[in-house]
Amino acid sequence: METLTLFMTAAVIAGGGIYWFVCVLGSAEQKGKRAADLSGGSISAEKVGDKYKQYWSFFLRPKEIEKPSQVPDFVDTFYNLVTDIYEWGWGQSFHFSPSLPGKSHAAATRLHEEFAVDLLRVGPGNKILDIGCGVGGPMRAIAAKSGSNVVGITINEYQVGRARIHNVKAGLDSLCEVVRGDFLQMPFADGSFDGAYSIEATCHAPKLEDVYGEIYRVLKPGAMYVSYEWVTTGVYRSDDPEHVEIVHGIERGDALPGLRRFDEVAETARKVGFEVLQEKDLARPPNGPWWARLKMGRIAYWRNHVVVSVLAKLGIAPEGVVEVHDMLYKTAEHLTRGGETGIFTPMYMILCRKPVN
Ligand SMILES: C=C(CC[C@@H](C)[C@H]1CC[C@H]2C3=CC[C@H]4[C@H](C)[C@@H](O)CC[C@]4(C)[C@H]3CC[C@]12C)C(C)C
Ligand SMILES: C[S@@+](CC[C@H](N)C(=O)[O-])C[C@H]1O[C@@H](n2cnc3c(N)ncnc32)[C@H](O)[C@@H]1O
Repeated sequence: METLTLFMTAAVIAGGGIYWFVCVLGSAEQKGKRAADLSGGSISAEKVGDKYKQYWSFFLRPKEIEKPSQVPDFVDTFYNLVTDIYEWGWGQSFHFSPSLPGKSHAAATRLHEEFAVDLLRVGPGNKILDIGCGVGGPMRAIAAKSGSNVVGITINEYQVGRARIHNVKAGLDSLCEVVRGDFLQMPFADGSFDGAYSIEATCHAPKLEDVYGEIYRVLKPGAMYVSYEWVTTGVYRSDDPEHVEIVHGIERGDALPGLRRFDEVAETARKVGFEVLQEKDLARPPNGPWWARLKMGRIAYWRNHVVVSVLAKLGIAPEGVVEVHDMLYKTAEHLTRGGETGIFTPMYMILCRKPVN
């Protein structure tokens, strides 16, 4: 009897421990995506490993990509592979923000998003465009803050579904709409938006000019556009092997066809016809380091690696998810080094206006 009681107690404790590790701890951000629900987005479970291999061979040497026209398809594959892990381990906003003393990550993220919409000077009744909207974290914050109608576009069908679910849950589906499409050829009429923003998304375009040209086309004259761009800073040296290694690491782990220099951003905006009102690296002091959150997550990453490996072994998560998770772990290292060396910023802000005439 005593042995049975001991056995039962041990079983309950072990079961509770596993539940806590996977479902409570495993859901790092408590945002509705549990470790046990990790998937390969729109890719069927048995194809996740192969798709990851294809992705990896395509972006291994991004500067040498021969067919820029294939980039959106591979970016789509990338987001099938990473969207659930991002939501599980980061939250619904797929971007960085400066750390702010005394503020949580969630509060700092929200302020970074609201800062963007404040610059657009829009309000209720206006229609604004979110270029590369992810699962809509920024869209919901921006709709709630400004009262504007927000239309988001993403290349990834799986994200469209996730964003719509979150919009309904947040009670914001009357203000927020999501469409699947390519931001290089948007399914919107000329002059149809009162404002536009992109948060850490246009870095996926092989040529910035192509996406900025499209944004210019769909804006009304006088409308504003704000973007947070991933770029190398003036500190980056292409003849420094360490700098080059960091940048390659960022490009491969984040589906980038080639990072641009900070000074190309305003130049390109002007080239397509915008007036440039402001440009600023929001990563610079007094703003706190955006990479602090990545560094603080190291223990959580190890725990996540264990959770993902166990779930894959049990056949609950697709096999390839372990490789995808490892890739993200490596890119987190490269991003952190990019921040610490000062050669890279994910928040080079540009504010533009489409001239009235
Ligand atoms: C703008 C882009 C994405 C930016 C960030 C949202 C993501 C960049 C790197 C991602 C992550 C790295 C490590 C992962 C960790 C190993 C895992 O356990 C939990 C999720 C991570 C923290 C993940 C979360 C999202 C990022 C920070 C790009 C693609 C243009
Ligand atoms: C890093 S996520 C940022 C998402 C969102 N802005 C946020 O901050 O949460 C980049 C987004 O750009 C989208 N994207 C990349 N290339 C695209 C393309 N060619 N057309 C449309 N969306 C694209 C991805 O699908 C993804 O939603």
